[in-house]
Amino acid sequence: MAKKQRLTTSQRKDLRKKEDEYLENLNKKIEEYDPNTSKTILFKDLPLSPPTLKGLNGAAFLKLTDIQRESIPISLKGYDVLGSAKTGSGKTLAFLIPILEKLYREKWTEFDGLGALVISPTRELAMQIYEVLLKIGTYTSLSAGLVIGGKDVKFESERLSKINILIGTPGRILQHLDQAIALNTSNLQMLVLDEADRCLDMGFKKTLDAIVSNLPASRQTLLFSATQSQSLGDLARLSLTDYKTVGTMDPSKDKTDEGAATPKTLEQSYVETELADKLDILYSFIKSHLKHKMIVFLSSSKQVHFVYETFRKLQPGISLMHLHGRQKQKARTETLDKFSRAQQVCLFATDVVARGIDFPSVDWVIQVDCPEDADTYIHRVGRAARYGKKGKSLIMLTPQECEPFLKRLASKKIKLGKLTIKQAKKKSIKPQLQSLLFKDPELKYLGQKAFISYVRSIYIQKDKEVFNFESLATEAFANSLGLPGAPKIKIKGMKAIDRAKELKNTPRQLLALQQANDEGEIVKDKTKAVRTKYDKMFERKNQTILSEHYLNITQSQAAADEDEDFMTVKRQDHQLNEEELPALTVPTSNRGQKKALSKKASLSTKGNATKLVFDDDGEAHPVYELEGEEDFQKKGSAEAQKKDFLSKESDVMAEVDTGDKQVAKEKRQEKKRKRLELMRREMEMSLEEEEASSGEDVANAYVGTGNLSDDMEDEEEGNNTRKRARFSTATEETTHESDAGILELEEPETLEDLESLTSRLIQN
Ligand SMILES: Nc1ncnc2c1ncn2[C@@H]1O[C@H](COP(=O)(O)OP(=O)(O)OP(=O)(O)O)[C@@H](O)[C@H]1O
Repeated sequence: MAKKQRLTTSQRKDLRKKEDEYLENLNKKIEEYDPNTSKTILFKDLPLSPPTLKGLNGAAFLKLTDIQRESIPISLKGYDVLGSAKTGSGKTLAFLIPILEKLYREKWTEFDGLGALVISPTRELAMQIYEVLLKIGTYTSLSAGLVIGGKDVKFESERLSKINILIGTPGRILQHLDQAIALNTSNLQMLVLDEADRCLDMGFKKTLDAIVSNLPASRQTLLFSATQSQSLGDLARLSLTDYKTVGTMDPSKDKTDEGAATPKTLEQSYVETELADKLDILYSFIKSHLKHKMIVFLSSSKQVHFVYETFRKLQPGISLMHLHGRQKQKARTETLDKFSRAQQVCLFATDVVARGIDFPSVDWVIQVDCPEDADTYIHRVGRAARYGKKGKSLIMLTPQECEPFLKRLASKKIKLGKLTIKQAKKKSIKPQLQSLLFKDPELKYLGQKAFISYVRSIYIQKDKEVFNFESLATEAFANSLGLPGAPKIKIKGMKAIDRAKELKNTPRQLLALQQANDEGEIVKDKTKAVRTKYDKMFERKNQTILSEHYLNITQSQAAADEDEDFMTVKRQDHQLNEEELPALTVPTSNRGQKKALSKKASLSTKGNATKLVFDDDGEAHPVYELEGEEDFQKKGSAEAQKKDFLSKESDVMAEVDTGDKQVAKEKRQEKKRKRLELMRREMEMSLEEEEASSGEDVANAYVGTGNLSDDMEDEEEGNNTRKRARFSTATEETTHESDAGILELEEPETLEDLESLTSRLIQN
């Protein structure tokens, strides 16, 4: 690396003067620039700094798009901007270029801290903006950072102090603002909200308010989106006091087709179909478009998961991918990357990629589930036909959704062609799905989840004219997913209302009894009890999935219940005398209820219990019952009876004693036998060890004829010989010493043999 030449003071002064003059000149050009009269087509004709121009050139961005031509000069002049333009029209550069220019003109260095903040509603979009910034900002001396959920906050915050341009999702940015002292926003020059309407949507509003309250009021703010669904009042909250509107803000005011929020190069169509036929159509569509790149939108992660997993098993003949918000960030990023590079591929996705994501060359956007509104439709279809390229889209609408949703689109100047499906080409995959789900409980579980999430999504939709919960053909829909029937679902809101009603109408006493456990104790808060995976599984109702075991249990339980019924001797008199019953007063205090319902407490009020025994006829008697006087006298005098009783009892006792003695003797013998057995085994082991160490075994085992079978026989024979040598026949002497001094033993047959053997061994 060449050494930097040190400048003299006068040289430095000259340089600074030249820079100031250049900046003054640039500012003057910007002031004089009139976007209305200027016909600038190329970036190089705009009053931009050399590093930015070099960066744009390097990334092959030469010509301006419409939104860039309209908005960049205004932003350069320092106005707040409210910009809207069709999807894929180049809004990202429309806000990134002004950021670089603003910081350049402010002579921003890394020591000046955070100069610009870009907020994006999704991680994927934030990453994409960051990548574009890295491309065009290569020649600037500024630093950029990305903060999105799913990454380590500590890791991110350590790097924040040196960041000049920060891009992130609302939640994560706020988290850093709250936690990191390093993130100093007091100097912030620019705030950008990409997909501004989404950022202002419910859910993000509060976070955004909190972020904005941390920023200096003197900043410049740019808001961009392809759609503008929020009122200007919302935007004014973000201090767009002196702002300019650029782009196609209100398509309804535009009398030409140009005002439509979707690109001209996009060919849009719809198909009217029953909900239950959607997957069949989708499958047939994929099968007939194997050479295309397509995105299929579904309304929830669970549906995406289910369709991806089942279609993968059906193998339509094209590479399948899936992307949704419940996946780990790493998987999401990898899929994004792979899909961007692939040519022929089908991606099942949720709206997590509906906005802003710039996938190259998407041929088709298929919407299986109707989007929540026209704006979401616009963003979804905007993944195709980007930057002047051609693309196609197809939306499946149920007869219920069709008319009202097409009306919503028409109000945004979006017209769709109607497609009809040739019945001959339509292939039903229901039988395959049913068989897949039948064989694989995991898939069935996913199917149930998908079903539930779809039905819930319809229930919570705001636009009730489009989404009619009551008219849903749930049974047919469940069958279309391969499920044997529609799982019953709990709608949270509904349940809460029902519960409230129930609580209002149920007497407190009854509620207390309902809550009492077997011990009569009232369980205060059942929801706080720790529930295991299995508890949850067993609680799952109407779902035979993964619960075969559960069914077995419940069925056998039912059978057991029946058995019990069969075995129980039923009461004969079911008529209870009213007076027999205790007065039923239910205490109103918690303590009182608990006490009253406690078995222990109720027992304590009833005095001592009497123990009864039952005779052969089933009659109950006290344990000790006195005999009648007359019967007693009949059996002789008291003294004689006593003698007789004692002699009988002593006979019985003697008999029992003999038996006990016999048992004790057997136990002792058994113990002794075990002890001797143990000693015998130990002895054998020590002999084996001795033999092994003397090498005799080795010699026996490995002397062979060279013939394998012979050798084997010999070895077997040898082993037998060894065995025999050690345990010779019972007629021989029990033990004798061999010539080699090895103690040879005879296998003992009786306990006595063993005892004598052991004693001799010990002596030896
Ligand atoms: N001036 C340009 N010259 C060449 N290509 C451009 C230019 N501006 C943008 N593009 C390309 O056009 C595509 C769409 O740009 P961009 O993602 O910024 O669109 P967008 O308006 O933000 O879309 P969306 O509304 O979907 O977010 C990108 O691939 C981008 O590289």
